[in-house]
This record gives sequence, C-alpha cells and structure tokens, in this order.
Amino acid sequence: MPLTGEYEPSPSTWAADQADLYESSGGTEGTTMNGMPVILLTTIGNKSGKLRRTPLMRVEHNGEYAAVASLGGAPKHPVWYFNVQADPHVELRDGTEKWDMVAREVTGDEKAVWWERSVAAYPDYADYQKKTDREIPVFVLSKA
Ligand SMILES: C[C@H](OP(=O)(O)OC[C@@H](O)[C@@H](O)[C@@H](O)Cn1c2nc(=O)[nH]c(=O)c-2cc2ccc(O)cc21)C(=O)N[C@@H](CCC(=O)N[C@@H](CCC(=O)O)C(=O)O)C(=O)O
Repeated sequence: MPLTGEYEPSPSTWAADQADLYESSGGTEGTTMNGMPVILLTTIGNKSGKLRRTPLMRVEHNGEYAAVASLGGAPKHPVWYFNVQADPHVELRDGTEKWDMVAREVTGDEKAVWWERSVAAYPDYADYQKKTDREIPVFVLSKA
C-alpha cells in the first residue's frame, strides 16, 4: 500500500534537490552520486507524519536493499533513522521501479554480511565508520 501524506522536503538542499529530481523524473534523472547508483527512500516522519524522501547509496542483493544510516560518519544518526525505527513500512525507488518495503535493523553476523555488501557498493562507508564511535546502523529492506 503506497505511503500517503504531505511531502516535506529536507532542509538539506543538496539531498532534497536530488530527491525532488529523482521522484519528479520518475526515476530517470538524479539516480547517481559521483557516478555511483542511488536509491530513493520514502519514510513517514515519526513526529510530523509527513512524507520524507531520502536519497541513499544503492546496495542491493537478491531483491533486498540496505539503507545505511551513515550521514558521512557524523556523531549522530540521520533523523530518517528514527522514522524507519518508528514505522518500518517504507517505499524504495530504484530507478524507474518503486516498491512498498518493510525495513528491519540488522545486527551481528547478518549486519556484518550486509556491511560488507554496503562497503563493496560504496567504499566511503568504511571511511565514515572509521570517523565515528557511533556504530552506523543498517536496515535491510524487503519487498512487502
Ligand atoms: C537534514 C535532515 O535529514 P536526515 O533525515 O537527518 O538525513 C540526512 C542525510 O542522511 C540525508 O540527507 C541523505 O539523503 C544524505 N545521503 C545519504 N545519507 C546517508 O545516511 N547514507 C547514504 O548512503 C546517503 C547517500 C546519499 C546519496 C545522495 C544524496 O543526495 C544524499 C545522500 C532532515 O531532513 N531534517 C528535517 C527533519 C526530517 C524528518 O524526518 N523529521 C521527522 C522527525 C525526525 C526526528 O527528529 O525524529 C518528522 O518529520 O517527523 C528537518 O530538520 O526539518
């Protein structure tokens, strides 16, 4: 069931601009960063109830995706993390395709497998984790 609600762009304009281009082009533009593939995650704001759209690096394996709450290795989680924690029903756009997904935070061995996949897809994640004592959380998104 697609998420409904009023869309509220992020104040982080570079990300909001990419999210808007990605969505408004139906996934034909705004689909990369530095030449690497990007997906678009839609969540429900856990305080506002508004739709929030967040570009993330694309990490896919057998139809499941990782959502890596890296925020460039900042000391705090990105706030979209708390949206997904509060309501794991999300939407993921990968290019022109879009699905309802259910997110679960992974830990332990499962996280290690998905972290390896994430770093393979986007090596900067390893640098971000070195930058911070915060353990960068990873959600795995499966088709609803
Ligand atoms: C700036 C802030 O954004 P954020 O949710 O913390 O997410 C920060 C970043 O992760 C986000 O900008 C990402 O898109 C950045 N980003 C990546 N961020 C990552 O963490 N990982 C990535 O792999 C990644 C890749 C990427 C690729 C392209 C690109 O353009 C951006 C990319 C934001 O939007 N804040 C809003 C609130 C947003 C929100 O969800 N509010 C909730 C409440 C949240 C709460 O406070 O609990 C609500 O509406 O209820 C505000 O300050 O008004």
